[in-house]
Amino acid sequence: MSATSDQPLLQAEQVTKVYRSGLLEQREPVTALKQFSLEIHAEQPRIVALAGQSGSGKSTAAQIALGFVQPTSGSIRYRGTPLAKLARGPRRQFRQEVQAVLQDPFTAFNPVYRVRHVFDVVVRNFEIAATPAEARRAVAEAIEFVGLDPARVLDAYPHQLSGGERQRVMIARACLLRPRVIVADEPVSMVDASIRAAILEVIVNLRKEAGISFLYVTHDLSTAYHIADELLVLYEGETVERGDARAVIDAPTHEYTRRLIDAVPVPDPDVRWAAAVREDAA
Ligand SMILES: Nc1ncnc2c1ncn2[C@@H]1O[C@H](COP(=O)(O)OP(=O)(O)OP(=O)(O)O)[C@@H](O)[C@H]1O
Repeated sequence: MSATSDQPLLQAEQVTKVYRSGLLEQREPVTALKQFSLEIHAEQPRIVALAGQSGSGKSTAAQIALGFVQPTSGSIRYRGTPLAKLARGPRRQFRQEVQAVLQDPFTAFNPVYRVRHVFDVVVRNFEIAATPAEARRAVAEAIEFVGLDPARVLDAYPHQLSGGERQRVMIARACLLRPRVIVADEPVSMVDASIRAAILEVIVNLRKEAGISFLYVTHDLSTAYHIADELLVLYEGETVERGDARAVIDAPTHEYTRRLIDAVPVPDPDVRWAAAVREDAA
């Protein structure tokens, strides 16, 4: 099928992933993801949360959407073409339009280089700007957008930034590529509550102002409630629930979703969590 503009930007169709052990291992195959489907359309930017407990298959779905892991069956299509069949040009476009922001940003940095290096690599490898001055301006704008000071951040070494600042740098790096989708795998699980709110706000603003969609992987339903448009709940690799994020959390139909909601801590155990969050958000 040829790629046309009315095709979804990114589409997972009945994706199943079975991890088999290597020749020397004697483990049973693990079905990490079962018949997983999802569509993200360029003209309708959305934050899609993928929630579930540890081992439910969230990261596998994210890695498959990024083309890092091959599905056992089913397919991932980018603008209508299966990833495996993308020619060189469209593959490059996919690499630019679909970006990753992962859980532990420290591993994405080379500790020997200043943070500037992360951006230099992007500017060198992709056509970000026509002139070096324009590129510098684009880098500064991206860093300012995530609420950081470009002068300080660019000259710092990765260890001189906090975890939350490193995470925001990685979001700025992704933004510099003008992506249409960012796959964010537990982007706030390693930062404290106040920084978490700031990063989630950046995500919401990027959806609103830059039209970037997010596949937001989380084990934390309260953040999904606050920022997601759509919520998919995974249980043992299966999508047990999907729909409008707030509607799903307010009225879960699956027992597992109810258990996930009950697992979210609330200051007063007599107050139902979803009601508490609603009051919070009002
Ligand atoms: N490379 C791999 N080889 C073998 N099994 C794997 C591999 N990656 C994941 N798995 C298994 O697949 C299942 C789903 O894992 P996955 O990492 O996708 O879940 P998750 O929901 O993201 O979990 P977490 O929140 O702990 O990251 C687990 O049982 C896991 O052990």
